[in-house]
Amino acid sequence: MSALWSTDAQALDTALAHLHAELDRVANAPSPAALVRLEVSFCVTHLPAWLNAQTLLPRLYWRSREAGSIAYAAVGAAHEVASLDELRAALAQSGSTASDYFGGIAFDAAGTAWPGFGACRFVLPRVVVAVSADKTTLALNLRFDGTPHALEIARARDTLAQLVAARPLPHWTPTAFERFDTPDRATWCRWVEEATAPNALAQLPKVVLSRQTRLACIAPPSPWALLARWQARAPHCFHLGAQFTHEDTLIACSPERLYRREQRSLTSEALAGTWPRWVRGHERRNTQALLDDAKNDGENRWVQADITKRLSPLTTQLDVAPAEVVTLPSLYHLRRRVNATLTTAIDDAALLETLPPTPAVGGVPRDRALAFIRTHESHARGWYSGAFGRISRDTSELAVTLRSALVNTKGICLHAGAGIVAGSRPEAEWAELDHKIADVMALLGIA
Ligand SMILES: C=C(O[C@H]1C=CC=C(C(=O)O)[C@@H]1O)C(=O)O
Repeated sequence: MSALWSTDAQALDTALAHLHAELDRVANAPSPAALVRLEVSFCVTHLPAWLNAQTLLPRLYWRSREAGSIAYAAVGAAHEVASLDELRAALAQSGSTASDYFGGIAFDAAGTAWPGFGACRFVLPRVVVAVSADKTTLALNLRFDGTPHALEIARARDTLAQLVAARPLPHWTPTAFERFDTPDRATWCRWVEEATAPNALAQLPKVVLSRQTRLACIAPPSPWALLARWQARAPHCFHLGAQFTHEDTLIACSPERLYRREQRSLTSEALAGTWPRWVRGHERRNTQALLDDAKNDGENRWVQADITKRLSPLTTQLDVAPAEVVTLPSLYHLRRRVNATLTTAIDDAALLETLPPTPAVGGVPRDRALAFIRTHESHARGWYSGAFGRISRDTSELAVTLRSALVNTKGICLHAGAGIVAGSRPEAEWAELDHKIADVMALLGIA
């Protein structure tokens, strides 16, 4: 192993020595705060490689899409919640201690859950490594909520004992995959015809239908190695990963923000409307064509109108910016940004109860769209098209969980959806699903 990686081992030894000394101090304190966060300076050569080397569960990864954002990798749990009410209570208890919960929610709480993920799961990690442009830290969280102090400290020491230094990611080897689409093309085309019949559109003007593409193989790649390669191709996307069991790991490089909250200031967006990026070098012509396209503009406006309607009662001010085009490696999207100021009573749990699923992934009206999706789609969407991110008392940010891969020992499941509105053509929408998985398929060596 190179000298670079041996620095990681030294940094871990130093960090552990500091943290054990800090734990001695906490153990001897007369009455520690309900939540204690110990932080030391750290060094990692490569964050996904550090996560890949760990054996503790859960393993979580999060990086916002803004340039200069902090990348977080986390292992173990000091606390977990399985509902938005529990999340609200946990954040209220955290007081002034900076505590970041990482996790997500499913697309449809009433739908079939992915094993281990559930409908809602947020974790206050036991250990969080945070990498920013100017520093790397390792933080240890302790939560003394009804737990005997000595037990919580012993659990923290146990986690520290299981941390290992980063090692290079496994060598990337080409793998042969067998592909299975659910629904198949013929069924998809029937669904789109059904959804675009005039009397169907009168009841349900937009529904986002999705497909699961299962790529079966003998030896799937490490999800963290795949995420590392994927994020290099999608630098302007949210990068996320979650592993709760030894079986399944979700990774995603999503272009879509559900919301970002800084105190009372909120930014959200309508991201909908898609154009393939076939021919490079004609960017201006292509982006203008997308801006001028009535069908795509309509798809986007349904989302913007729904976000505006749902946020209005929660906000004191709300603005919508003009449509713009987001350019990704394989496609373009239409986006309208929404800026708002929240009323004081609104917290993250309230936002998560209200905003998702937006019509970028569900439809309009929401209830009819969910009913259509439940009766047609046989695959479990699980956390695909749900939301994932970081939540704290002062600042929070969640992405819509799109462009995702669920990796397990039998292969990889990719999910992609397309908004079906008046003017949608079955074959074109099927092709759009392929464009939405094109980046990860290319990484996997599948044309
Ligand atoms: C549902 C997905 O994309 C959404 C986000 C952007 C554009 C979309 C569209 O044009 O249909 C979708 O609303 C997906 O990628 O699986």
